[in-house]
Amino acid sequence: MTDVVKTPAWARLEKLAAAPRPSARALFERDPARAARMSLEAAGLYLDYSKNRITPEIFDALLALAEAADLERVRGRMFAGEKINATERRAVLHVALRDFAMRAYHVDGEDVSKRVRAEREKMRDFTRRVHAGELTGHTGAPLDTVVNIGIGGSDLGPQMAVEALSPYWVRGRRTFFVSNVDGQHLADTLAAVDPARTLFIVASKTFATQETMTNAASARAWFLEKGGREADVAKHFVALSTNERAVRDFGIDPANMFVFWDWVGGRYSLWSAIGLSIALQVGFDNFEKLLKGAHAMDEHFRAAPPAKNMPAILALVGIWNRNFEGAAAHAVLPYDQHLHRLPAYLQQADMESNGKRARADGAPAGCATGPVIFGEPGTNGQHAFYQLIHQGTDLISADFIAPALSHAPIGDHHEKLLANFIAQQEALMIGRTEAEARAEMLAQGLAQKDVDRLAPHKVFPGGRPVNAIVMEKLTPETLGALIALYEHKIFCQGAIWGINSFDQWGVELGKTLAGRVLPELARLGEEKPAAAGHDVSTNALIDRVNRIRAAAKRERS
Ligand SMILES: O=P(O)(O)OC[C@H]1O[C@](O)(CO)[C@@H](O)[C@@H]1O
Repeated sequence: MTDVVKTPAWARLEKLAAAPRPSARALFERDPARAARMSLEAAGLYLDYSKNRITPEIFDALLALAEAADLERVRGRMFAGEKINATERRAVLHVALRDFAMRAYHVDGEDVSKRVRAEREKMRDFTRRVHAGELTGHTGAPLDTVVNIGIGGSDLGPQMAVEALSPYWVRGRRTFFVSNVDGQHLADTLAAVDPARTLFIVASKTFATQETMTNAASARAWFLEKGGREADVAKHFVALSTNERAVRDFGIDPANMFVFWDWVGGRYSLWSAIGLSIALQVGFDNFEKLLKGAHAMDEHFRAAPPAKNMPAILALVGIWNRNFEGAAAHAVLPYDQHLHRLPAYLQQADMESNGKRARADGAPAGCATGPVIFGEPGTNGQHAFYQLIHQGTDLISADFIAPALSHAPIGDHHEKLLANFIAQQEALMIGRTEAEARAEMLAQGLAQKDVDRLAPHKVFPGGRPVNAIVMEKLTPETLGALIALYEHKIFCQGAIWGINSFDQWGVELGKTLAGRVLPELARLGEEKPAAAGHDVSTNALIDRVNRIRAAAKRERS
């Protein structure tokens, strides 16, 4: 496979990065057509990437890089169902879950699209029956509350989408998400729900994840404690998984199971049965609209050449900022309160996909790969960490995301929100020179000595790379398109860096060691011998919590 850092395109980009370059401000002054040239529309989204410090030569070199990495061919391999997740020997076909063009998708010679459609119909029917009151709890009460028990991709996607689509919630329905193995998360949730009206959705691709299995077992025990009988469990517990045997072993009847397949990555799974909590909370039609929005982005991504392809451009611009400008962190800044979980969702989507140091062929990655993703909704982030983005010593790139219309048009809130959305990007790009800072302070009537004192603090370097993503309104369709945009951006970056974006070996070691530590931890009141099998810091930590836990019981008794 191509080692991208050894290609002439990479060398050219390094040269362009080292050469003197106009400031972002100057790029705009010299080229009035810059914004029109460096923006595009697709699937209801508008992307403006002109506020990156990218010249036409750099953009051409980035396109050459995509060509050198054979991006279009790798894209074709994904859509064709080839096993591009080589370490796990799996195809990557989340696009098949939302293909409304009736295409066939083959995995090991089988057209999986029929199974996809059948499972979707099963979800539609289940959602209808719950909403119609045909499926009730064991007392005959409606199942108007959902507790989704899952973690990572079995939690973040559905939770983000349910929150994002709150204007579409079916009246009277509530959905809770329990992910953390911290018992507090489950306890707080159970305190807020009525067992007779609650449907527990146990969402786990593997059905082996410690957190989810622990939470599900405790939820089941709570349900039985609260008056449910064993025979009632079937009415209150459903499973979403690829692992039928484990579902049965757990005690959930496979008839109450919605399946998906190993070619759906956990962090790419909200389009599958994992989206059941979304369908129940917003209605199946809206869930399907979410899928259709993603499909519209897939169609664009599948067909458009890299120079006019929104996910590919976002990826290339990101590679420029990461590899040639040195931005180790990337902020996701949604100016929409409903998207408050988008940064958390993208942390998994991006960092679990592209936080890799070995290439797909096992050779070390010769360049920096996925950046740190973080973010908060605007304008909250402005009053928290924007200081560092504006004036800190590290370069940080950012995506600003906003709908032009609000679902809550109260007074002039949305105009104020949008003013901030636009002005922050402008400020990050143009910055403020010392001469400008001085002139402003003098115009405000400050004494010369104060101007001298404050001038260094009032300088903004500018040239902070930002993208703007604008949609008319946050709807199921535009949300679907937005998520698919990021999924494909992540794919393109992984393909160019030559890494496998679809495995996650980095989560293994901590899990294995936690399995070793667990039996060394004292139950309340239990005396344990001093820990000895680890480094001295780890031994000391085990001993410290063990001492506290042993003493806690003694005090109580
Ligand atoms: O759906 P599962 O199998 O419970 O896995 C949950 C999450 O755990 C991981 O495997 C590791 O964090 C994620 O990739 C996945 O989304």
